[in-house]
Amino acid sequence: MSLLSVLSACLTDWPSLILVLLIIYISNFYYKYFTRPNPLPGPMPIPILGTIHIIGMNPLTWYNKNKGKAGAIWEFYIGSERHIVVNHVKHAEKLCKPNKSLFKKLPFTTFERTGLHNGVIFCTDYDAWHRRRKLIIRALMATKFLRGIVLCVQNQFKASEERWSSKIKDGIEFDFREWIRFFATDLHTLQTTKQHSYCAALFDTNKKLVQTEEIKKSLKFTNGIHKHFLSLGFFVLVPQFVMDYVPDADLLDHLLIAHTLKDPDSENDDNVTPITAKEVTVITWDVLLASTDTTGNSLSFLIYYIAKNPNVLAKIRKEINEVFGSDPNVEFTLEKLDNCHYIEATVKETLRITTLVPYTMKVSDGVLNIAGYNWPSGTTFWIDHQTLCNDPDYWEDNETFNPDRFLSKHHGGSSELSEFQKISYTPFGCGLRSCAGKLAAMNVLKSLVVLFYRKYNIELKDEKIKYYYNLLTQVYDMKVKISLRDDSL
Ligand code: HEM
Repeated sequence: MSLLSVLSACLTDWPSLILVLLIIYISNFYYKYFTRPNPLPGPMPIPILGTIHIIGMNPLTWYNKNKGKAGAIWEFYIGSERHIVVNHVKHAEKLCKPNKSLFKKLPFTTFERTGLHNGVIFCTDYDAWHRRRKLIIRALMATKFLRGIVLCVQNQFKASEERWSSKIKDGIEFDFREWIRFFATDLHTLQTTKQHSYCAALFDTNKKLVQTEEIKKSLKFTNGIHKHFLSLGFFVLVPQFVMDYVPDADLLDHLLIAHTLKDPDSENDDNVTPITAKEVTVITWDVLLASTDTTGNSLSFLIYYIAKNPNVLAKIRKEINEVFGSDPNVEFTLEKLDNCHYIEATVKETLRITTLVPYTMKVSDGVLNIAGYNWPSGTTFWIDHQTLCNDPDYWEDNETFNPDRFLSKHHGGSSELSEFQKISYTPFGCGLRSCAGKLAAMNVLKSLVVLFYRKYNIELKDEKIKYYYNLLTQVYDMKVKISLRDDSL
């Protein structure tokens, strides 16, 4: 009897259909409870699909509905692949420590077919990753790079202000999330490759700017980055201008001269392989990919929480006045920005209350004891950063937006973070693969808070912020009205 005839018999014959459903149910039960050690709470998997039909792309949705049942550790299945979700600091602590045996973050090697493993984010070879990561950390954490990025934010912002100037008197309404998406692409493209992408100019002028081939490619590029998070097929959109570009900028300079005689930091180790052109391209792409949407979505949440908390806005403006004085156009430096402790605390609180990357994954190499179970080598763990950063047992009034919790008593805040808070505060990930651009991101966000609030009011047009999840927490349709401040600093 063929499969087709069984299926058609099932559709016409109810007892057969019920029998088939019963067999599927029993086999699922067997599959889940008798073929795997340590069964954990979680939706019931079915063969081939696993639990993807129940949790979809976002484990957080299932978890939020089943908090009571799921507890501190639960599981779901992608096909027959078992995934363990850890959302309590007691269990996550071990996973969050820098540990070579937790270097791998994906249970599959799909990216090797795309060439993306030649960069940092999707690299699956420890030695290659270690060498590249050292290089980009050296570039992204360098004071020269950070100083440059603070100035670059101001120059880009000034260009937008000039384009707004004729209409700002009556206030300008626009979709803030779209604006910052384009602004962030301009900023990070310029800072990484010294190449202008003109995306914010297009947005500010309602696409009335003459669109050269270069600008069209830029637009395609920024949309490509965004689409990457919507589908993993983004790599077809890698623009020629990034691939073809002859680099002469900070990050690229750094990568290109690394391990050559021109490298001032070279360890003169003959055994270190020089970086290849392919690696330079993929690392550049990695940095653009990792920086644009993350910064853009964070700023959107930041603007939202500040608008919802006028007391926070008042303290931000007080700090701006104290640190920068009353001139709303004065240029500032990285060193001045370092004195903005309250603004820094506001950025940190925003990233705590809504973590931009709610989950990161780690695949174990070797047996690992977590939550009292010995997990075999190759187990995939998901660290639930959103829950860790909002656990009411560790974060008092966890749902209240309160930057003071990140401000030491010395700077007028409430207290120092506890050891558990320090471990569970992981918006930039944790362990070996944590964010390489954390300092750059913090400085971009702090600079933009200063630039906006020293001179402008930002009014939200909608009561609530709209967002969805796909690897990143993505804000959409965020209408705001920007107008000049009527009170002087
Ligand atoms: C608020 C903004 C940002 C957030 C919330 C953020 C968050 C994260 C997180 C959670 C990870 C770890 C991913 C994982 O373990 O799978 C990560 C990795 C990374 N981030 Fe960021 N990021 C931000 C901005 C940036 C910026 C501005 C840059 C570069 C200029 C950057 C560069 C990177 C790179 C290169 C990695 C890969 C590190 C590795 O695999 O070794 N990020 N980021």
